[in-house]
Amino acid sequence: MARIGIIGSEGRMGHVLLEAIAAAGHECAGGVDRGDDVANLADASDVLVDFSVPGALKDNLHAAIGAGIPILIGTTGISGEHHLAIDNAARAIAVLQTGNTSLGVTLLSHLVAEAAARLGTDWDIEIVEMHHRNKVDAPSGTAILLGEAAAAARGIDLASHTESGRDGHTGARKPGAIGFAALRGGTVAGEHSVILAGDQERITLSHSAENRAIFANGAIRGADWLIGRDAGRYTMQDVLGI
Ligand SMILES: NC(=O)C1=CN([C@@H]2O[C@H](COP(=O)(O)OP(=O)(O)OC[C@H]3O[C@@H](n4cnc5c(N)ncnc54)[C@H](OP(=O)(O)O)[C@@H]3O)[C@@H](O)[C@H]2O)C=CC1
Ligand SMILES: O=C(O)C1=N[C@H](C(=O)O)C[C@H](O)C1
Repeated sequence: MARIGIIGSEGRMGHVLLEAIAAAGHECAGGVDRGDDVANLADASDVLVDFSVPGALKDNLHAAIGAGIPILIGTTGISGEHHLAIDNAARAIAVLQTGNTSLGVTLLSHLVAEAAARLGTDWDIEIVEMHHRNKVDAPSGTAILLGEAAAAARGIDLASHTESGRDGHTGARKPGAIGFAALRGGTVAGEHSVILAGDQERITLSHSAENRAIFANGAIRGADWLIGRDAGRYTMQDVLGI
């Protein structure tokens, strides 16, 4: 049984995570939200799970390092600076950062890499996602994760090949670009499609999240796996062995 501390405990994910922790036979060590002391929570926990906001990331890493415990970061909308902070923290503790903790998306990212590697660069890659009306970041962390998988498989840098937010007279699509489109509305838990568009044919690889429990269950599996790990930066692929 692990003592899991929840960062962002009053949020949509925090509530689902709390239920899933009990169902999995673990213990919730407590929760923090805006203005709470994460260092105290870290001292009472075996592992921290963060579904909150990017602005809290550095304090969360600092608290995990201070307590000498691992942390799973599920918060999305994070920047290059945040990734550097994660890399630095991973020298001291085990850190797992992912835009999507679900088993399905972890497998999907493999399928996307496989397709992108096998098909020539004349196959255009477009990533479409839809989420609930309250989501604040775009493209989603999952869309970026899938874009990274495709870019890595093609041996290119994602940032310099991204096309997003097309509007107006955009000109033709750049060869080799990876495109992103984000839709928002209703209560959608998470829909992602990676479209590989060739001449006169298309492949679409998709994942549908029917509820947030899939993220919570994956996060608990990841958090449990992190306990006792050596310092380093890990992914859900490491956890699931796929
Ligand atoms: N990786 C994955 O698989 C998934 C990732 N996510 C990501 O998780 C994050 C949270 O999503 P969701 O639960 O829907 O969002 P919510 O807005 O519902 O919850 C965020 C919570 O974080 C709290 N919070 C704000 N500031 C801080 C702070 N400084 N320290 C600690 N907590 C704080 C908020 O409190 P307050 O309201 O008081 O500001 C709120 O309770 C998002 O980035 C989302 O994209 C979501 C699902 C799956
Ligand atoms: O904010 C959400 O809800 C979700 N966020 C993650 C993302 O940005 O990809 C994961 C999931 O799609 C739900």
